[in-house]
Amino acid sequence: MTKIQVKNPIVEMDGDEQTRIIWHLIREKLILPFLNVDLKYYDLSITYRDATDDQVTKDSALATLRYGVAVKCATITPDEARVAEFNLKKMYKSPNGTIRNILGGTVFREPIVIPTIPRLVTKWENPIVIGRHAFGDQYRATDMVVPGEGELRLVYTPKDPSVPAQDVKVFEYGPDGGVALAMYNTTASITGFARASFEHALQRKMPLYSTTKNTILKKYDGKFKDVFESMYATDYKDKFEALGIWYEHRLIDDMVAQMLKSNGGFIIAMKNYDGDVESDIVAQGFGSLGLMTSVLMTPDGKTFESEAAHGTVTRHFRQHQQGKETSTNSIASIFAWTRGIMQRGKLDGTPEVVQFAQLLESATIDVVDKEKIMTKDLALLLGKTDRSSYVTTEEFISAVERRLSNALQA
Ligand SMILES: NC(=O)C1=CN([C@@H]2O[C@H](COP(=O)(O)OP(=O)(O)OC[C@H]3O[C@@H](n4cnc5c(N)ncnc54)[C@H](OP(=O)(O)O)[C@@H]3O)[C@@H](O)[C@H]2O)C=CC1
Ligand SMILES: O=C(O)CCC(=O)C(=O)O
Ligand SMILES: [Mn+2]
Repeated sequence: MTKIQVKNPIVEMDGDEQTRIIWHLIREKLILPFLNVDLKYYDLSITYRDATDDQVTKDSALATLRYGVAVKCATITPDEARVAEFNLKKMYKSPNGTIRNILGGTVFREPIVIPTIPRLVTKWENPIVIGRHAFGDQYRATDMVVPGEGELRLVYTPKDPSVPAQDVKVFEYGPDGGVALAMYNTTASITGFARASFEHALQRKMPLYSTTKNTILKKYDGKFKDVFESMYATDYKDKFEALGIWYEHRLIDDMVAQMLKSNGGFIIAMKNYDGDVESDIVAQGFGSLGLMTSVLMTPDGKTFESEAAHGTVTRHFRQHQQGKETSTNSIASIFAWTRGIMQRGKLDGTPEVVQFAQLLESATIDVVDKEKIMTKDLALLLGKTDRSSYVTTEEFISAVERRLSNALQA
């Protein structure tokens, strides 16, 4: 079989644990036998990040800005236990936070709906897309432990001397101290987030909600609400009405309750942390964390990074380390590759590359939907627990490989 030529490079960010095993299987069995592609490889495993003092993470983000398309495997974000486990030089920040802060943009997360797999939330007939702001807030915050009595202040020192300085008292600590946090966002990033969300809603022809807690964080969250509202009024109201879709702001707690009792079929633009939490809830509600795509897009359309929404699936990796078989769902990781390949094909004007990615996606879905070959998480949704109802991590990818090869030869 002649391989399909991919015109320009794709940045590949490798990762950790169970997802690293899956990632390599996908690359070797489902991608490289069929595509001639120049992969600019960055090893974001925790050990290599440590060896390079995390420089490899920044380099991979800069390469993404240069080449426009990246595919990322899930990575460990270290805590105290990981520092001890890998004997790390320091407790590095989240590589996702570092990369997203360099790229900017919005992360859109959408469940992969497989017709014969029942949803946990049975009313969800149509996809719910989470548009997650990918810059700042908790992911770039500065936090501290306050050891004892004293005062906490928030200070802004303007560069322009004609702008008034701000110095506000936050809290007076008692003798037992406590904790504190300062986080930030920028007008440019919030505006880009709003623009990307409205454009995505137009493209998908889906109504858009934005969520904040502006009744509590009147200035911080109020800024998000105001930016969305004024942009809607000036640039999007007419276009939305022409398509019969709408935009509304909702308080986050109201929105999550509404979401649960809805039939789906809308986009919710959420702040960074809200989108992190809610995208896992939506993924699980639609069936499995292994069934959620995640793509980061910048408002100018020039930068694109795709990944799975879930983490490195440590609990399954521990089983693998003990020599036991695993049954980890690789669908979201396969879609991380396909969505990146599709974007590359679109940017390069190579429809055969886009078509390959589409074929790989349908081969993956059909293995579950038509052949009833699936991993344990999906078998459980069908109420099946016996060992014969699911396959191993490796067997699932082999089944996709067989179906893809057949489809390409047809
Ligand atoms: N984008 C990224 O790079 C992310 C990285 N992380 C990192 O990943 C590591 C592990 O985090 P953790 O909190 O365990 O979260 P994970 O998302 O990795 O896993 C949590 C649980 O969800 C289920 N699950 C997740 N993905 C799959 C899948 N593909 N197939 C089947 N089941 C799945 C498993 O449940 P069960 O055990 O019940 O089968 C699993 O134990 C941490 O070090 C964290 O820092 C976390 C989130 C995102
Ligand atoms: O980067 C991390 O540590 C967590 C990322 C995460 O949970 C996500 O991308 O959903
Ligand atoms: Mn998450």
